[in-house]
Amino acid sequence: MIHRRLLELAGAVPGAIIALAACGTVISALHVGFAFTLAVVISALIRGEGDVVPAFLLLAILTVARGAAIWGRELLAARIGASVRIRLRARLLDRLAAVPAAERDSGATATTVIDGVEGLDPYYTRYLPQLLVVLVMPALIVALVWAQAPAAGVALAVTVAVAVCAPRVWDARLLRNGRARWERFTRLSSDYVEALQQIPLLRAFGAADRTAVRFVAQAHELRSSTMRQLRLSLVETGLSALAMHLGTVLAALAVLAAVTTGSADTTSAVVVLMLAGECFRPVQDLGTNWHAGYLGLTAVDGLDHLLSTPRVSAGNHDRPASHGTVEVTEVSYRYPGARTGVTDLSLRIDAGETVAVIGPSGSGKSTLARLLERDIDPDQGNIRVGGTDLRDYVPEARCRSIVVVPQDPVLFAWTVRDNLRLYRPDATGIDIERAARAVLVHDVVEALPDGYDTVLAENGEQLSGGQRQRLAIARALLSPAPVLVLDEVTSALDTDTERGVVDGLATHTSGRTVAIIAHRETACSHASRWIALREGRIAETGDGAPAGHVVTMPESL
Ligand SMILES: Nc1ncnc2c1ncn2[C@@H]1O[C@H](COP(=O)(O)OP(=O)(O)OP(=O)(O)O)[C@@H](O)[C@H]1O
Repeated sequence: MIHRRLLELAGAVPGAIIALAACGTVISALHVGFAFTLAVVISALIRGEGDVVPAFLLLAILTVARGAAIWGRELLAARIGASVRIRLRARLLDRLAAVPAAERDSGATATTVIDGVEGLDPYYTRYLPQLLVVLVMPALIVALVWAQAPAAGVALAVTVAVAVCAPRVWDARLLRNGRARWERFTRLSSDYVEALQQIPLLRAFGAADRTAVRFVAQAHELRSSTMRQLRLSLVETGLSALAMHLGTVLAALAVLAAVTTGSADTTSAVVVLMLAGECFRPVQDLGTNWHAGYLGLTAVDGLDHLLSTPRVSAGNHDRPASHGTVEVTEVSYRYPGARTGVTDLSLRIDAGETVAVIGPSGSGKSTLARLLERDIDPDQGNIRVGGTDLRDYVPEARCRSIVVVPQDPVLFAWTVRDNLRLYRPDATGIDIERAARAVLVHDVVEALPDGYDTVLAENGEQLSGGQRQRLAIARALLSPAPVLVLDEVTSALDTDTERGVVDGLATHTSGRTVAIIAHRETACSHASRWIALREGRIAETGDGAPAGHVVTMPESL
């Protein structure tokens, strides 16, 4: 089956597929040459005439040549397969960067990027080249057989056509079922990754058994749909095999009849018997390669979905902002398929200002942070940092202009030092320690087995939520960006530690623009102005730090 979308996805591989098909044709031709020579040798031995030594020599040469051709094809297939996978994965990862963080499903994505792409390899490097071999070789062999015994040629031609075409009747159904199976497989992988990450939580709430039962049901469904596929596939393979055996038998009967009537000799009979088997070899290989490449076909939806994510447009402004003015002008954003987001937001934060952004849960504060980070782009309006539209920056310059610390920051399984250096790789030990001290995390790091050289577990799992938050703030402090956006970054701290961190921040961010998104009065104590959001709009603004009742009970605004 030729899948147009899959051909498009692979990009520039037609040349490679033709090269592999040429190798396959040479191998098949060597098989035919071998069979033909062997038939001549057998016939000579039966008749007891002629010198068979040169023919044996030829058989040896053909065997070596066939081995070399198979080796060459395998080498080429491995190279082409690797290059297709690398190219496709690069495209997928490029698009993955455009998927907003909240919409990334790590389990499903990993399955598509790893298993899906892996499954495509045999489709491109085995199935498609073999399809071309099937178009050429059986027809040539039928012609050779026809020359020896026309009736045998007809029998082979008809049965080859049946063996190739009959399974195509089931292709559409096989593909449809395959896609459903792939969806189940992706769902299971995704749920499995999620459950694996949350095992302690599931256990703590006694949900481990319930989850296991759900997995068993999902696995059972996957098994059933796989078995349905296999059954269908077996019928298809069985029919094809039946046609092939029938073809060989009919060709043999036809040539024997010809020998009996005197219209063919013994040599022709042996040649036809040997070639009949070779005629079906490419068709048989096609069937095997179809099953190997079939997984790729079923993964096409997942691949397509990721690849159809619009690419993040980037401008060519490669100089970071020289000042920290932030201008949000008539910005609206709606989450896909939802009616929520932010509406008609306009605000200006002057360079060096510290502004508190407050509002009840769901009022749009984090959405504003995500817009400032360019995790999402406004549907309308624009955001300028340092006088330049965020969309005009090249990514590196944008990251050196504005840094957003999210509510749940990511730490990498690197050393603490390398994590802190993320935005400023040339930060010295003194710079790092100063930033860590500013947000009261230096002592925490010193208490780790290797201090700043301690390698963190995945996402810093050996640290508390508050310690992770403070490391993320220290990392942002080290960045050269003139604008910092802190989205509830002290939410996991006790009030005293929060006060210390906020004071440290105020000292170490002087001259920089800071937007503090918070639910607590302490976090906003150094703000020179506040902006309250409600239902995605600016509801009220005020000078100085927001009073406690405004921060904690903004619904009453
Ligand atoms: N990925 C998403 N898809 C659809 N809707 C979303 C998504 N993220 C947020 N929303 C919705 O957008 C609105 C604004 O959410 P946002 O996270 O910005 O609020 P918030 O003020 O930061 O809330 P909180 O203080 O609880 O963090 C909410 O109604 C929320 O349900």
